Amino acid sequence: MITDLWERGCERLAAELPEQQFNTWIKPLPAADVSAAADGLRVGLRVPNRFKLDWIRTQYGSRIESALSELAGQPVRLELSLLPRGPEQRMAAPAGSDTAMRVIAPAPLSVGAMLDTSLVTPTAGSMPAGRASLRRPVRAEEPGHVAGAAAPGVSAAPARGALPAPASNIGRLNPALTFETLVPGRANQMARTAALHVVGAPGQMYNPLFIYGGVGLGKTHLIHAVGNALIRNNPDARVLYLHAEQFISDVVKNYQRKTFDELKAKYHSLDLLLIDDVQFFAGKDRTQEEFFNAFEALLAKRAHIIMTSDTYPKGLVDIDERLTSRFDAGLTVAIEPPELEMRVAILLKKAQAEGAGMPEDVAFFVAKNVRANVRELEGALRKVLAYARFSHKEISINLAREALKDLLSIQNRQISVENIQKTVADFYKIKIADMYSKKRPASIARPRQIAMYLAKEMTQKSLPEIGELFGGRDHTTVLHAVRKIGGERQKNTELNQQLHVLEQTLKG
Ligand SMILES: Nc1ncnc2c1ncn2[C@@H]1O[C@H](COP(=O)(O)OP(=O)(O)OP(=O)(O)O)[C@@H](O)[C@H]1O
Repeated sequence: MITDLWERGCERLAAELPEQQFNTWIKPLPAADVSAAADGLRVGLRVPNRFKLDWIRTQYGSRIESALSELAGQPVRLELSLLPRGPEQRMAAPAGSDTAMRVIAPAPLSVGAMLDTSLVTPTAGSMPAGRASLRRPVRAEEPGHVAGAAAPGVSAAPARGALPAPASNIGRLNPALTFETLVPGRANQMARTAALHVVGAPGQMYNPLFIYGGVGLGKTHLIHAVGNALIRNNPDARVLYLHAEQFISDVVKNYQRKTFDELKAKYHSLDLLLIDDVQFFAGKDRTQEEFFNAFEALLAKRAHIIMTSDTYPKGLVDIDERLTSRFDAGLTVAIEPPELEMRVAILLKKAQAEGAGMPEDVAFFVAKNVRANVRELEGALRKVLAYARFSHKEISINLAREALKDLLSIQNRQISVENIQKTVADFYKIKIADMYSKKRPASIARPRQIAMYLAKEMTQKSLPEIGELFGGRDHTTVLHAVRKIGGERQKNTELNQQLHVLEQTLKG
């Protein structure tokens, strides 16, 4: 059957690729055209923009071909082409499209209320280099940044003349967070490349740029890097960085003060809006409305918007679909947890920045043991450097082991699939044997799915390995369980709490 070849291929790729990669690159693609050719099958895939096309070709092309060839039992040739863009696609975000490029026609805007994030004059160098001043929760004195004229490629703002004088020195880009200090690697390659594109041609391609990924992976760093680079290229560019919580508190404040017009004028003058952690808009209807207005106004004048979030647009909960579909209308890219080599490179670079020489074997030792994210890696590095300083010892593996012993002892408490099965069976009062059995009543099937989900989340086992440990089940059964429980967890508070208890119990 070649008619469902693409569908089956997607199932296969969903099981093989990391979920984020699949969701970003493969899932949003429209169904492929499959046709017979002289030397096998030809699979035509239409991709919404050039960037995606190049990326899919280089990163996934041969993988897609081999998965499809295997499923079809004959050679498959992948042909990628750009999705033709009809007039309505150019004017509005196609609902449900993950990645379509978009130019928004100036809309009849009712920017009744805007945010109170005063633009302030850049004072690069006067900012403490540390990250602490940018951490959440963001306080009222910590929003965004910078004033001036248009960035290259960005049209002049109508309200520019009406710009109020910088209100006060209330927050700015962190000059330490630049492309130079951001270690490149596979995990951030895509997001970094897209961000560099924005610096090169702001207001043009990939607008909005939506960057998502887990905590401490460098999303904030990257958007500051864009802001800093843009200002370096054009010191007059008006760039605003702010955390979503700051936007929320600004909306509230301006609602009370009724200072909407002033805010609107300020807002319209931006060339680049960098907004962090938009998942914080969840459930805040008024904020969402204001953000929608701001968003439309900025895109209409071709200012660039870059957002970050802990999940991809369609994964955002309690955020109006009219916003999430717009978030998705430019380019959506993920930042993944860094792999070992990148973690080592980050450690070496950060140690060097601290003026400390870290031997490579020590960097490998630390990187192997601290895997969660870059923030934790930085924490581990700080501990090792402080320990060496206070004990007046050379940095060595033994010293690192000693400095990180608390952290290592937690990690050594390995979580096994067997342990998960036992803990979940106890919790839901079923027999451990039911974890491997073929029984299907919901009272058994659901705890089994929960155990599969936890096995995927808390161990390094692959889907097929987990399937094997659950009575020889197929990896697609495990994948289904992982997606189902993961999705429900977002919406079902009771389930989320149960999972939390189970996770805490398993971590000890
Ligand atoms: N590739 C990298 N190279 C150098 N430093 C990095 C890299 N990635 C992250 N960092 C550093 O790790 C720390 C955490 O990064 P950042 O705050 O940007 O993460 P985040 O993804 O925004 O996290 P959160 O979602 O919690 O806000 C920062 O100090 C940042 O400079």
